[in-house]
Parts: sequence; structure tokens; C-alpha cells
Amino acid sequence: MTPPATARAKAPLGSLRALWPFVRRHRGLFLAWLLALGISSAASLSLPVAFRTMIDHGFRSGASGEVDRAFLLLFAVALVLAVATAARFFFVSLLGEKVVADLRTQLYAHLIALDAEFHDRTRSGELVSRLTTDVELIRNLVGSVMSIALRSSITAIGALVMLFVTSPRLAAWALLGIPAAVLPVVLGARRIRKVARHSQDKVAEANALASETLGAVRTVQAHAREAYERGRFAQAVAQAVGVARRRIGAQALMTGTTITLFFGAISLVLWSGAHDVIAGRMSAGTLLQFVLYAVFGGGSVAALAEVWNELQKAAGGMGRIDDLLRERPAITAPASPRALPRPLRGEIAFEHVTFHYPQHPERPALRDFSLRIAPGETVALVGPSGAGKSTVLALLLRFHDPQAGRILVDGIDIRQADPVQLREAIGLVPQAPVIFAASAQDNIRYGHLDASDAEVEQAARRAEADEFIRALPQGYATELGERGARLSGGQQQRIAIARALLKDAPVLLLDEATSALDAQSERAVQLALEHLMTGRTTLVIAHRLATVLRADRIVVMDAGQVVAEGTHAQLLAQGGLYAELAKLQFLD
Ligand SMILES: Nc1ncnc2c1ncn2[C@@H]1O[C@H](COP(=O)(O)OP(=O)(O)OP(=O)(O)O)[C@@H](O)[C@H]1O
Repeated sequence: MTPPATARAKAPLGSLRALWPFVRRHRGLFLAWLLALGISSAASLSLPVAFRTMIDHGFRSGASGEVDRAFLLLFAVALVLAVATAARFFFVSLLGEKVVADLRTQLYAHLIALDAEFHDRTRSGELVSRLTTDVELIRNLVGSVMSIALRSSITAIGALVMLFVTSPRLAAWALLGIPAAVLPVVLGARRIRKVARHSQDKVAEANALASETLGAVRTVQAHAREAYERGRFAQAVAQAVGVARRRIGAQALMTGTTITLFFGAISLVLWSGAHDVIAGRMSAGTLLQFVLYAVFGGGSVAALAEVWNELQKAAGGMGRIDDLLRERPAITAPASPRALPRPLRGEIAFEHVTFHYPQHPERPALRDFSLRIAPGETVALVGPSGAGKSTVLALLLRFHDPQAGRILVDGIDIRQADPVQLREAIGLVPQAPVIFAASAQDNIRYGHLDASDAEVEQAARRAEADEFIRALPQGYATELGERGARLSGGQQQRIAIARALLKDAPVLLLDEATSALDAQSERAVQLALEHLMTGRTTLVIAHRLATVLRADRIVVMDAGQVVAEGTHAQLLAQGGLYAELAKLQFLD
């Protein structure tokens, strides 16, 4: 579960400053919006004056020229208002889209480049929610809230000034009346927001339930729990309706109250003004002008109160996005990286490497670990769970830097090389291969994006994958589905092997799958691996007898250290940890 987007809703508005560089990039749109905003505000503030002119002069009998002019003025103001409002909407909405697109692209590019340490401590679900929910808040902010806030502020101030210009006495009254009418609206809105949030939470709960059970539909069906899950979901949905009912009720009540209070206040002012008109102290047009300013002003204050919360929410979202953008990867290329030789010979050396994961400073995963691998040699790592085998591979890929000691590839300390160049020289076949929701062909091509179709197919043939791929409904073009749902475990492994074959890197890291395959699939995978390992320096975390037998050397690890080395026969003869492991893992 990701924390709700409201968790930091009370973030200081200062975090919105981080948004400015993104807005500044589209200066033209921003200025065009400001201009349109200025014109439309001026037009809407002159509208009441135009109405007064129309009433006071437009209806005077006899002067038909004056009538025409008064109405023409009114229409002209309305026309300017219409054009400027349309332009304002266009510019600010487009600005919102562009800012959000930039923000999203930059955030994604930043996240995908952050190091393993960051991704270990951050759930990917949370990152996705930053990219979606929080970015959506920003779209709302730039595309609408910002516009409403500025426009309402201008209108509120302008209307207030114009109220006093129109009639100081009535204005003084209105100054008391309008807040009295707006305050309950503001308070009511706050309460509705609370209920609305609760209502959204309930909907989210029902959705989470659905996504969890639909994602594990086989487990649900295998337990014959369809009826049970139906009941749970129906209950969650009913709860959401219950909460929504409260929200709707509160909203209805508030709408009624708002209308009553607002028109009550307007009627009161009108009533007092009507007496002035009858007594000849004020023209009818002036009274209308006054009322219009009061309506404009009151509406703007209410709008400001309404967007204040949105502003806070957006500030929270921007704060979270900014935190992520400020993350700096610990693993970076040095200012002037040393180039690795091309082609790489593939000599690897760990020299007195000590490393602990950031979460466990007291428990090193590797201690004073040294290992030298000659070019083209195959070394099998064996050891109990938690011995540090995967950590060896992770350090060689420079997902982390050791706290002591160094790691050399062809005699170059990998910290002096560019991580991208280093990783391009290393092929990786992980224990659980990742299959993307793309075609079989594109999944293999991930190893070398420029490979031709023929090269992809050749790699597949050498990985013993060609036959089963051709048997798929659309052959190489078949979509493999998310996480390779359409393939067996052995087939997924052969796709990963084909990918590594295509990458054709001089160093190969292999984490053998622990899950047993059927004999036929096992043979195919083994054959594919033989093709892959030929002519490369290979470091393999071994779980199979065939692999240890084929290795040039077996390195036995325990608690982050090398405890024995040799061939299978030598190590068996020595007894100790290897003999025990071999009995459990390979020889049963
Ligand atoms: N990403 C990580 N963050 C924190 N600790 C980790 C991480 N990966 C491994 N460890 C810890 O480091 C130690 C060595 O783990 P490692 O995965 O290298 O062992 P392993 O020999 O590969 O084990 P297995 O065969 O079970 O995969 C373990 O104590 C493990 O808990």
C-alpha cells in the first residue's frame, strides 16, 4: 500500500517553488496566460459599470442614440470578456499539460537512474503513485487552481475597491454582510472535504481488495473462495455507498444554505439600496452596479477558500516529487572515467572486499573477500543461503560500492570506470528472469537493441528457444504477457539466455534457478547455458550438479568469506561444508 496522497497535505506552500523551473521553460505560454488573465479580469470588473450605463442611460426615453451606444458598450465588454476568457483557459490548460509532461519525463528519467540502494528502500508502487497521483495534483494546480487563485484574488480586490467607489455607505454594510454569508460556506466546505476524503478511502479500499484478489485469482479459485470474496467486495462497496451518502447529504444541505445566505445578504443590501433609490439618493443603475460587484466579490472569496485546500494538496505533491528529484545516486561515473579495454579480456579480481548493506551495518555480507578469476574461466559459487553469493554478483555489477577493498576488471578498479560501460561488458542471467509485456522477439532484443531479426532468431536457436517460440500462436511476434505469464519456467530461462547471447558480453554472471525443471526442459536449459558460457569469463551461483562438474573451479562461501576452493572431487574428498551442501543440493 502506498501512503495516501493526503499524508503531507499540510506541506508548506514553499515547496511549490520547486515547480517554477518547469513553468519557466514555457515562458511564452505563461506570459500569454497572464496577459489574457489581466484583460479578462479588467473586462469582468467593467461589466457592472456597463450595466449601470445601460440602465441609467439606455432606458432614458427619447434619446435612442444613447440607448444604442449603451447596449453596444455592454456587448463590447462582454465580447472582450469572452475572447480573453477563452484565451486564458487555452493558455493555462496547455501550460498545465506541458509542465506535467516535463515533470513526468524528468521524474521517470531520474528514478530509473537511481541506484540499487535507493530502490531497495523504496517500494516501486510508491514511485508509480508519485508519477501518477502526485503529478495529477500538479496538473490540477497549474491548469486550473493557479488560474482560479490569481483571478479570484484580482476580482476580490477589484470588486472591493469598486464597491467603495460605487457607494461607500452600502460598501460598509456589505463588508459586514458578505463575510457573514461566506464564512458558513467555507466551514461547510471543510467538513464536506473531510467526508469526501473518507469516501475516497472507502472506494480505494474496495479497489485494493479487487486488485489483490483479481491478481491472485488462481489462489482464490483453488480455495473455492469466490463466494467469500464476492461477499467481501460487496460489503466494501456497500460501505463506500454509505459514506458517499453522508457526503451527498452534507453537500445538498450546504447548497441550500449557501443559496439562502447569499441571496439573503444580497436582498438585504438591495432593500437598503432600494430605499436610497426611492429617496433619490442613488440611481437604479448604481444600485445594480453595486449588487453585481458584491456578487463578484463574494463569489471570488468563496472560490479562494475553495482552492486553498487544493493549493495545499498540490504543495504536498510537489514536496514529495521534489524530495525524489533531490535524491542523488551514490553510484556515479567519475568525472573522467577510465575506459575499459575493448574487447575486454574478462579478468576479474576481488581484493579484500568488505561490504555491508546500508540496513545492516553490523552484519557484513562480505568480509575480507578475495577472488581472482582468469579470462575465460568458469567459477561456480556455492554456499548456504545468505552466504553472500548474490552480493558478489551485485558488487561486480556495481550496484553497490564496497566499504573496503576493491574490485578490478581487466586490472581497472570498477569505481574508476563508467558504470554504463562496465555493465555493457557484463551479461546477466538472473534466477528469476524478467519477461516484459512485449513480443518474444522484443524480449530477446532487449539484450542488444540494434540486433536484426535474423540475429534475434539465431540467438534463440542457440538458446534452445527457437522451437517453442515458433510454436506460439504468432511465433516471434507473440506477446508474452506481463511477467511472461504465457511461458513455463524453463522457457522463461531460455528467453533470458537468448537475451544474454545476443548481448554477447565477455563476462557472464549466472544465478541458476533453484526451482526444479522437468528432465527435458532441464536438458534444454543446460544445453543453452553451455552455448552461452563458451568463451566467456563466467561466475555462476550453482545449484546443479552439472554446473559444478563443468566449472573450472568451485568456490565455497560461508558468512561472506571463501572457506574452500577446488574441483568437485577435491572438495568432496576434503569433507566439510562442501560435502554437506553437495549431499543436500546436488547429490540427493
Ligand atoms: N538488498 C539487500 N539489502 C539488505 N540486505 C541484503 C540485501 N541482499 C542481501 N542482503 C543480506 O546480505 C546477506 C548475503 O545475502 P546474499 O543474497 O548475497 O546471499 P546468497 O548467498 O546469495 O543467498 P541465497 O542463496 O539465499 O540467495 C544476507 O544476510 C542478506 O540478508
